Amino acid sequence: MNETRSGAQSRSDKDEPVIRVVGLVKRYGALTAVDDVRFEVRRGEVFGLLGPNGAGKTTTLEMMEGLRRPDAGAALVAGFDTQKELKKVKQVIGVQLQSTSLFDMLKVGEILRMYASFYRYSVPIQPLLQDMILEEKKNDRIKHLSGGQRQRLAIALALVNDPMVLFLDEPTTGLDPQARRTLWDIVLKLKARGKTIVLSTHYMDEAHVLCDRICLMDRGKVIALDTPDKLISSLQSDGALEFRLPLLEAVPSESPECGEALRLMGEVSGVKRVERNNEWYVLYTERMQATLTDWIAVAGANGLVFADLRTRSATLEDVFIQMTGRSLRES
Ligand SMILES: Nc1ncnc2c1ncn2[C@@H]1O[C@H](COP(=O)(O)OP(=O)(O)OP(=O)(O)O)[C@@H](O)[C@H]1O
Repeated sequence: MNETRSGAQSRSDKDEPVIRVVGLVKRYGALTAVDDVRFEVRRGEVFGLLGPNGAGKTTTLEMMEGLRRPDAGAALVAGFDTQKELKKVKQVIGVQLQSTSLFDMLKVGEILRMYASFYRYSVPIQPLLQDMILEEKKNDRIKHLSGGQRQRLAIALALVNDPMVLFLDEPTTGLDPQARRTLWDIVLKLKARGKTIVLSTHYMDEAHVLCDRICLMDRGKVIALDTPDKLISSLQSDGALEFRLPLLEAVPSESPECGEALRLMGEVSGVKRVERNNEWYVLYTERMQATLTDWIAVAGANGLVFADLRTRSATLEDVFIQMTGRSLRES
């Protein structure tokens, strides 16, 4: 891929944020899909919007791309207002939409050349095909591509004008694990070459691997914004001890029996918080060894028979659960 030439087009200084999102609001009837969202994206970072389905990620992205009109607020990309200066914004951004409908009968090379013809400046096609691992598919019709290849083609199309900022809306949804990892490598490669990337995802592992900073969204609002590590360390517990209690599996959390078990768990050494997630109990701790030994003793002394005991590090999913009481998946 060539050196970016979009820097010269920017109205912003080098240290200025590349994107400013200032109080964006979008309403659909009674629903406020995006509710006073504000953040800044720095030059060269991968910035993630992470949240469950319906959190407002796509609507926020589309307002940043100038594709959707906000009811209030503004988005500025490279200093250009996406509502008032859309032509200039289009010159500095590349957009991969959640579902790109491509012309099935065209060949990969043909569609890339067609997109390139829309711009005054475009990057050479051959290196772009190589970067997206599509070189061998150059003469294949789009209808014969796999899901991962289609996504990579959609990204290639978004890169054809060598944009300063690349927007990726849920780039790996529906892909198999191998195809997801290939796409992650591509995103990291683009970042290493200095692209600013804004992506949305509902996969916390993806956000953790790819993003320098994550804007956690829920029900249209920003609920946290920081680096993945700082978001996790805000939990004040770096580990989680999980197990099932088969004898209490059918017993609701509100019952006295279950309430007593939850109280005992809360008093286990080092435990900061206790969650019940269907049949799983989760003890969040910052002192795993002490918690593990004490829990085994407490369970033994109180006749709590546990199964499938396991330990793990805290994740962004835990951050989301702490802030909303729901998991990213079930929201
Ligand atoms: N054109 C529309 N008309 C009415 N409601 C809409 C429209 N577009 C989005 N919504 C609603 O706005 C909310 C936010 O949707 P949005 O697509 O931005 O969420 P998301 O976080 O991107 O989720 P997903 O991953 O499912 O796309 C949802 O409740 C959605 O149903």
